[in-house]
Amino acid sequence: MSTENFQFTLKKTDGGARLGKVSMPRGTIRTPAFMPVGTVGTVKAMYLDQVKDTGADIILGNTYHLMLRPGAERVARLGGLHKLIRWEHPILTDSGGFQVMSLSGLRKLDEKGVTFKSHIDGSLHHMSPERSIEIQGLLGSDIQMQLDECVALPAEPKEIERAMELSLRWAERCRVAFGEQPGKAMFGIVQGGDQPALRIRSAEGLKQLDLKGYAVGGLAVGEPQDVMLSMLDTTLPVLPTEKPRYLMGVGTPDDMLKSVARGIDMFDCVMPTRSGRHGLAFTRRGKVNLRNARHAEDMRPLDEESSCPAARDYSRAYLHHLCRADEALGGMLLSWNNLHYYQDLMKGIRQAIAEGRFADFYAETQEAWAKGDI
Ligand SMILES: Cc1ccc(CCc2c3nc[nH]c3cc3c(=O)[nH]c(N)nc23)cc1
Repeated sequence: MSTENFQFTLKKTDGGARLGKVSMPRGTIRTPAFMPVGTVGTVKAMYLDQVKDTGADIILGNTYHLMLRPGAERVARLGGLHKLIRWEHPILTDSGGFQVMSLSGLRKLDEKGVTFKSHIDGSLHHMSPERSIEIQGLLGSDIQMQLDECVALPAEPKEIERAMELSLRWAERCRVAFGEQPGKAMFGIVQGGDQPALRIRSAEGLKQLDLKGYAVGGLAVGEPQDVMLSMLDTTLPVLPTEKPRYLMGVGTPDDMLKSVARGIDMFDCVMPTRSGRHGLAFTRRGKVNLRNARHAEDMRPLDEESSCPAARDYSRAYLHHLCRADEALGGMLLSWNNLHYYQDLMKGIRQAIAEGRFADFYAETQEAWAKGDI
């Protein structure tokens, strides 16, 4: 059943863990949710029907890449991203600033926005907070992120403060540019690095804008896990409980379990797809590096109990061979396995919260990983 609005429903809590759903016109997102990263209009090495079948309710689109190629106005002329890529469910797009800082050459950042050269053809581009929201609108994005400045850690507190305050001012400009778009949402992004006081100021500042959701940014940028978790302990109590929280760029299965326990509802990470293309499989019993020679004659599947054909029907020996031969099918099968495992983990988390046994699920899952893959 679709709704004409954007509505988050908190269904149950179990300690700090939250079970919920985000209802939007294009569909419902069951939370805690993992959102596969679809960088340039595709989740790499996957068909989107397959991505849906793994259990994904929403995918991510990348403003930075799509504005450079095929171009935001062109995507709009072609009917929008959903129609172009044939994904009629929700899409969340990042604002592009993070990708500019990590991918493009010659970049300048000032009050007006970011100026950068395309990593594709060297052409010059300027993106203001207003233009970022305009681009996300042209793409047809359902959940749009504010333009922000994410500083890599470690960083000087003064630098973190400058970027956090700039991001707050940009959040307000994005909120004005976004206006009122029923059925769509704009999320603010909490910054503040590894500085608790700055995190609190950022979250408090965003709350004044009455946003439909809040992302925790500025993390998963090289800091140790305990620093990331400690920033969640500082930030999450400040954010409204009736709005979804999205931890950007996170993470490993262990990161997600520990972040769900603190009250995160939505995740994204390139880990399952990128590591799948490099021969790494995520399973219920931990990670398996299929490039390792020990798999060369092992005719067992990755997980005989999985409902994912890539995990259940293909031998490790064959996967090993494909990875060693750098065959496309190797990356395709491991991306499929990994995304399916990530969605199975989120499904297990949601069921455990629903039954009030998240702590047991957390312990059992970590124990299975620790036992390792026999
Ligand atoms: C398609 C797509 C790819 C990637 C992302 C998230 C990218 C990402 C981060 N990834 C790791 N840490 C991150 C921090 C931030 C951040 O502070 N701000 C923004 N806007 N994005 C981040 C969103 C969409």
